[in-house]
Amino acid sequence: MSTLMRILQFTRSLTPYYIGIMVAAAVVTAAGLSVPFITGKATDVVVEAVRSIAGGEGVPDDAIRIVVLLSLALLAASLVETFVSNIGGYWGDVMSAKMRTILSTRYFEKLLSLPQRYYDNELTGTIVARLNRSISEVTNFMKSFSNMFVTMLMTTVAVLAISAWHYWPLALLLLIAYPLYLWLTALTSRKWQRLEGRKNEHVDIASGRFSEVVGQIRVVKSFVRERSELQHFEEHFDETVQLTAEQSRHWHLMDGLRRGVLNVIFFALYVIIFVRTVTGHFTPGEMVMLIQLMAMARQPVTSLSWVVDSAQRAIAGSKSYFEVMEIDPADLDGGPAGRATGRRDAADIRDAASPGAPGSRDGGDAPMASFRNVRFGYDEDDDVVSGISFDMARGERVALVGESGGGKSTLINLLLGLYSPRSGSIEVAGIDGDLSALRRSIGVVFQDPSLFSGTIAENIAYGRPDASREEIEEVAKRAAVDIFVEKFPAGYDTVIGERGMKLSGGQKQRIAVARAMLKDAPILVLDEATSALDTKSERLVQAGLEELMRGRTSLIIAHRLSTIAEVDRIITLRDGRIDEIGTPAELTESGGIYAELLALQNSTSKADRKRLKRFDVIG
Ligand SMILES: Nc1ncnc2c1ncn2[C@@H]1O[C@H](COP(=O)(O)OP(=O)(O)OP(=O)(O)O)[C@@H](O)[C@H]1O
Repeated sequence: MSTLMRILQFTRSLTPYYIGIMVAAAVVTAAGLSVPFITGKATDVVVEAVRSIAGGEGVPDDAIRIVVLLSLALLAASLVETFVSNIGGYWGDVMSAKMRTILSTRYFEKLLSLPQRYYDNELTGTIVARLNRSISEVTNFMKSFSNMFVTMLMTTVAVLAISAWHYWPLALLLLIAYPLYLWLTALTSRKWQRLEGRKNEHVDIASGRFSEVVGQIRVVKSFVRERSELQHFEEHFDETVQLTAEQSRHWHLMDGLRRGVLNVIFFALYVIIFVRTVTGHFTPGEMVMLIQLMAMARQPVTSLSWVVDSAQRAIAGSKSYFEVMEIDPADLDGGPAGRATGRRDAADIRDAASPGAPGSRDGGDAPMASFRNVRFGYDEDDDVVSGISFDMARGERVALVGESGGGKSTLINLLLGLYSPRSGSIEVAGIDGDLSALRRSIGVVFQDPSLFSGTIAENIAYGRPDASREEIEEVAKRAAVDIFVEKFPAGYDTVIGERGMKLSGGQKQRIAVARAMLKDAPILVLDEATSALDTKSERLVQAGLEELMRGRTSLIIAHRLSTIAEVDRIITLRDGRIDEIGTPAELTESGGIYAELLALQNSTSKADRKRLKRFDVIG
């Protein structure tokens, strides 16, 4: 029930539509309810006329006029029904579209606000499947509920009142039928929902895999895994068939029972009506009217099971939707703890970043970023990094060096505020708590360029959608994007496919560099690509990165010894802790990890090459 309340609360703004649909349904029901009275009255007039003709008195005076008028009343009732039900249908369609918009945008908004940790444990396809299911089930329910609720209520009240007026035992029998049917329906609900939940889980798993497979189709094909992926997909859907069979068996068994009970009650009702007509208590017209009313009395009962059915689906279908909506980001990630407070926005930092620039407020001596005794792990118990303390001065280039899996990317994730440290703090030029301001002040070039479908220009301007074409082309030149763009007929308006599929690795990386350049953030985070670009392409990417780093505070995960040699300071990591910090010259002499890497680069021994590989470093 609480789910239904939540649905109503969620879609409060649609109340005028619910009311409109209900009013339309009320008019349609009223028109429908007038039909038994009209046909009952017509029956009495016809029976009277037949009697009069049989008695040799001929056709009664106004019998023809009355039956024609009654037929016109029937026509009016059906015209009203036709017209108003179409208006109600129109409102229903608009309501569904609005509901889709509300549910989808609020879900997307919520997802965008959730921390990285949430995405670590979810599959894209699952997220999408959940959204689609919730939308269709909730919309169906709200449509059928607002359409049927008033009809059910009005019909029930009218049928009960009219039958009580004519003969109270009829009303009594109906009063027994309704709650009994409702109770039997409710009995089926719990098991049905449990099975529906399990079916949904299977669909979600299959959908999650589906989108992963489609997104990485090249890998699937090259490992010839099409068959097994298909089989995995099919297995989950086969499970839903089994579960549906069980669910449906249960539902129809109970439905048989419910309807059987209902049939017996209606049998009693018909017997009463017929017997009372032949004994002269009801006129033939009253009998016709009551029989039609009884037929209408079945409607609320069957509608009820339809409403219960769609309510069940809505409850089961939207369960995981509302679970997501109720996630408190702080529960997932402990909130922005570990970030000291301070109020400066990206523009201030940008000013502060360029030494001597107007607006530089704290003398330019304060570090641009500081890690203070930071400890962090992804899982409950294990720490991935601990005791991390270092400062980055303005304009300084710092390289992180460590074994693969040693926590370099983790430190970058922490700097970007994608996760919160377990203890210790990270401060970025005084910003804290305000994650948007923090991220606005950091430009990132990930190892995987992570482009979006759309045009090259749109991708470059991703961080600054208001950038002019001149600005886009200017950074494109600096990042050597222009060289290949000139060869495309559509130039910067070339559409690059999902994640930039239609471009080469080097081209994608250059766009990613241009994108970071245009963002023009004072701090730069760089995960140097290890992918074997051809030398020319690599040189171009490298030149772009050099250009990008100029004048910025940069934290680099370096995979080339040549890059490492050119930074201001190197931080080496060992077992999640800082091993050494120093200039390249200092660390060359210290005998630590960097010195070892330098020694290894010229070695041709297999063991040494292997060791280099563990650091993901190329000479
Ligand atoms: N999202 C995550 N959830 C759980 N564990 C993770 C997650 N990301 C990384 N890890 C784990 O944290 C450890 C450090 O990973 P990290 O990506 O920081 O290493 P790295 O030094 O950047 O490695 P590489 O140079 O290979 O990219 C690894 O053991 C990894 O398995």
